[in-house]
Amino acid sequence: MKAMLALEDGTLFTGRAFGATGEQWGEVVFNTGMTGYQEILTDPSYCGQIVVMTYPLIGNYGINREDFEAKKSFIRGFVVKEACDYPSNWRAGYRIGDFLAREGVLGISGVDTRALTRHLRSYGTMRGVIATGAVDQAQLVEKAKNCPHLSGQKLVADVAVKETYAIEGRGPRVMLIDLGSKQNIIRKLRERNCAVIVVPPDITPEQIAQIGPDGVLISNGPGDPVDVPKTIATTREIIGKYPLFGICLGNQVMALALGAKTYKMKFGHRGANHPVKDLRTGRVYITSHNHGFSVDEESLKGMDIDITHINLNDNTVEGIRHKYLPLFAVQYHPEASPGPQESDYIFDQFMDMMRGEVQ
Ligand SMILES: NC(=O)CC[C@H](N)C(=O)O
Repeated sequence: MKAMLALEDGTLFTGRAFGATGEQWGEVVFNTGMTGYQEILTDPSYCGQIVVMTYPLIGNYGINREDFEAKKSFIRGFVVKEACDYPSNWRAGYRIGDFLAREGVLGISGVDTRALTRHLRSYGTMRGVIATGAVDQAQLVEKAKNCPHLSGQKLVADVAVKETYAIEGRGPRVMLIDLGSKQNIIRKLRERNCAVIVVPPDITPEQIAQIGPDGVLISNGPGDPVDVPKTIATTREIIGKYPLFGICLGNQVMALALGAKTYKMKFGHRGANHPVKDLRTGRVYITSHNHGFSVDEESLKGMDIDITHINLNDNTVEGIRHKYLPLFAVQYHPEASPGPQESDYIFDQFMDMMRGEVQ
């Protein structure tokens, strides 16, 4: 079946449907990972977005039963050059097209993803609509022009837990403020024997005090960070009271709680091959990214905050740390392993911080 992607600036791409059928709108973004499509499809931070993969063959190792980042996919659409129908891997449970159909995600293959990515890179992230079957092109462009922007949508509420739940462990008790957390964050804490108390985004400082965790981790999540004012207000209240660690959206929330600013990037960072430099050690790590917003470096000036990490592609802020309070955060994903486990040390730093060994 034919499928079409229309961008808000009137650009059209045609291809074939390979997942669910129908119509869906979202913000069109590109990801440069050569692998990791299963994690991308199930990362709740992509809620509200249509993802274009730059790597030309997607689905070749299938979908397995172990690597899900969430119980379901929140992605709005998936755009590839070639979708592989015959996966080959000992862990492959099912085909990518079947997975998309089951999850109700529209997939479109046969698209010139290089041209599409170059377009988004030149003109920036845009809204778009995917439709399968016979479509009216002019109408589709109209819909892309009129669909909501990512900012202003309450996407975190769609993906975060509504009720608190706890996972036992004999180590430190970590409260995870869930804005749409990837499962791997929980796995990394459990590997370190942490007890994890997963709480909704609207948790209050009083409720946190009742639970009395050893540390608080603010998770990744979808949308514009300014769209979670309650979590920002709660974070502001607990700064200095508990060791605090933020990942991605959690990093942005932390920066906003401290009084800094965030801004929308032209086309963001999405991929598993971003070089990030730890300014304290001078070491460079290849890291996994998924963000369209960034902490404004200028707005950190004069604050008791050190920039600990930068992205070597564009020098944007990738990590912050308070000069004397137990608080740090990273913009990239230390829980993901785009190869070796080298960003694991970030979780070890959080463990040290909870033990009172602030470096
Ligand atoms: N992975 C994330 O947490 C993404 C954070 C935020 N939604 C952004 O796009 O910048």
